[in-house]
Amino acid sequence: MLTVTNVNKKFGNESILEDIQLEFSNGVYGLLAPNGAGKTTLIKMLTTLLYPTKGEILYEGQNIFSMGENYRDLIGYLPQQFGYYKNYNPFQYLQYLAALKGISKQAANEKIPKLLKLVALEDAIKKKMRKFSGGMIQRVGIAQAMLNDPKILILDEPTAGLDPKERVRFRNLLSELARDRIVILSTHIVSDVESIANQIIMIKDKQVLFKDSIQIICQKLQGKVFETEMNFDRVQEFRRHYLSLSERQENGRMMIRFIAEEGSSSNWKQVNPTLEDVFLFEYQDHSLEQLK
Ligand SMILES: Nc1ncnc2c1ncn2[C@@H]1O[C@H](COP(=O)(O)OP(=O)(O)OP(=O)(O)O)[C@@H](O)[C@H]1O
Repeated sequence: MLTVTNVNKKFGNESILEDIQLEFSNGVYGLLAPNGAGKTTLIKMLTTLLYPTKGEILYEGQNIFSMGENYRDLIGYLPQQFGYYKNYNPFQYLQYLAALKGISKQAANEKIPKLLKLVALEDAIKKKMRKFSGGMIQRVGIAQAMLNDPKILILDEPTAGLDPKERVRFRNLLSELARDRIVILSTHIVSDVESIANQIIMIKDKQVLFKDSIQIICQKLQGKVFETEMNFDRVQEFRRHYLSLSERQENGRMMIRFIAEEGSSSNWKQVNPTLEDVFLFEYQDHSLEQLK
């Protein structure tokens, strides 16, 4: 179990995160917030790259900063951007990283083919990485984060640059890995975490807004999400009164999904809220605060 207690982080006088309380056990956690909300800052503290200004982070009851190397042996980390050598093939690259991590050559040579198989790159073992797609590179990134068989796998915006098919493959891989470890995945893309995260953590105004299952988070908007259609000339006026979540044209009319406190018109259809709805609602402009 990894626990974050009363953690604050300031850069100079600027406060970035305040009073963060979190608990992680095995499973996938989606850290979901817009860019700049502090996801990377939190992740860097969880990986001991940054110290909290206040508070503590414990793994199985021990402070992760005093555990030092012992803690780093337990974590696998895929940063937002990771450096790789284009002229290396993935086998050579992982051998090199394994050496840096102090893994013996023999252990590495046994482990690497298994890892490359796990991330479905067994056919590309001998290919130079310069020929890899973005998705293949990300999978090498996961393989490197898994070299030490980590108990905590932390991935910062790992799906950037992946095509839809690669995203699906990636999600399936993470669910598999999360069976016996903590997987923390940071993203600002709702669909990346929607289908795999056991829990979603949302950060807003420097604090943890939600840490719950998608089902529970969506209950927040239960009874408040509607769909309706109207002529185009009415849309602008409508948007002044209601928060529009999505709009699409259909047969010359505008179909709108929106939020209202209660249904007030017979041609409004109430629909089940999704995580995307909650995300849009929570991170909207503050002009519609009165709806909360
Ligand atoms: N070393 C630093 N010194 C000063 N300010 C920083 C530093 N690192 C991050 N910040 C600021 O902290 C805030 C949160 O940044 P952070 O990178 O954690 O956000 P994020 O949610 O991960 O977004 P992104 O996905 O764009 O990185 C930003 O306002 C950023 O400018």
